[in-house]
Amino acid sequence: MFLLKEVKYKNILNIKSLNIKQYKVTCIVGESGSGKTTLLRLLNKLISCDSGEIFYNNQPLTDINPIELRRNVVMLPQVPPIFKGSIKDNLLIGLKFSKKPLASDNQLYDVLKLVKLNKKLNQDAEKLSGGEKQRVALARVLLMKPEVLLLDEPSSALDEDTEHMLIDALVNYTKENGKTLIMVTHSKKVANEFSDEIIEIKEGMVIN
Ligand SMILES: Nc1ncnc2c1ncn2[C@@H]1O[C@H](COP(=O)(O)OP(=O)(O)OP(=O)(O)O)[C@@H](O)[C@H]1O
Repeated sequence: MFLLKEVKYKNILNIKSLNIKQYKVTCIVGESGSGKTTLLRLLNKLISCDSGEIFYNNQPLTDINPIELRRNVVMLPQVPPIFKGSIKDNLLIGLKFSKKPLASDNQLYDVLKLVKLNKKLNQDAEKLSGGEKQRVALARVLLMKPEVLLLDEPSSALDEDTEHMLIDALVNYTKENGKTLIMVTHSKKVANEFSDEIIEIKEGMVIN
């Protein structure tokens, strides 16, 4: 689905060749500062490589309009934004921005269930804990129903049990709905248990 050839970005990433497969769960692991987030940002065209080529479904990213790409490839940043207002406002904002049909309250509760968040839609989103905000933001991304989910440490603020439940649910969602999940994780345990493929990055290079 994504193919990278001789990709260089500043002195941060230097990837000779990388193939990220469709319908699979791929975990990106590596030390802090090794370039994991930078790789996700390249895939979403938030930044462009200085040399080399990246293909999405055999099409060079340089030929794809970034707005169009981000309808299909959605990234959840490490510290996702939470906006003033209720959980419902925060869930719907992505759909509103991208002019997609809004979801019903029942659908919103379903997605909250998926991300293991037992809260009412009218609750103030800004009063949630860090881990709860992270899951509201994840639910917002899931509602967009993208083909590819790029998640940057989606469970970094969660305890181990909640993390396990959440990743398990995400992986099931990915498989059942024919999605592709590409996820940065600090947890070797999560990577080993849930991924089909593991990309290990060290000092900007893929080492496995
Ligand atoms: N726009 C930028 N300009 C210059 N340096 C940058 C830029 N973005 C990131 N870096 C640097 O590139 C390196 C890789 O950053 P990146 O955020 O990709 O690492 P990471 O592996 O995701 O780290 P972490 O696990 O701590 O989130 C770091 O040394 C960072 O300081």
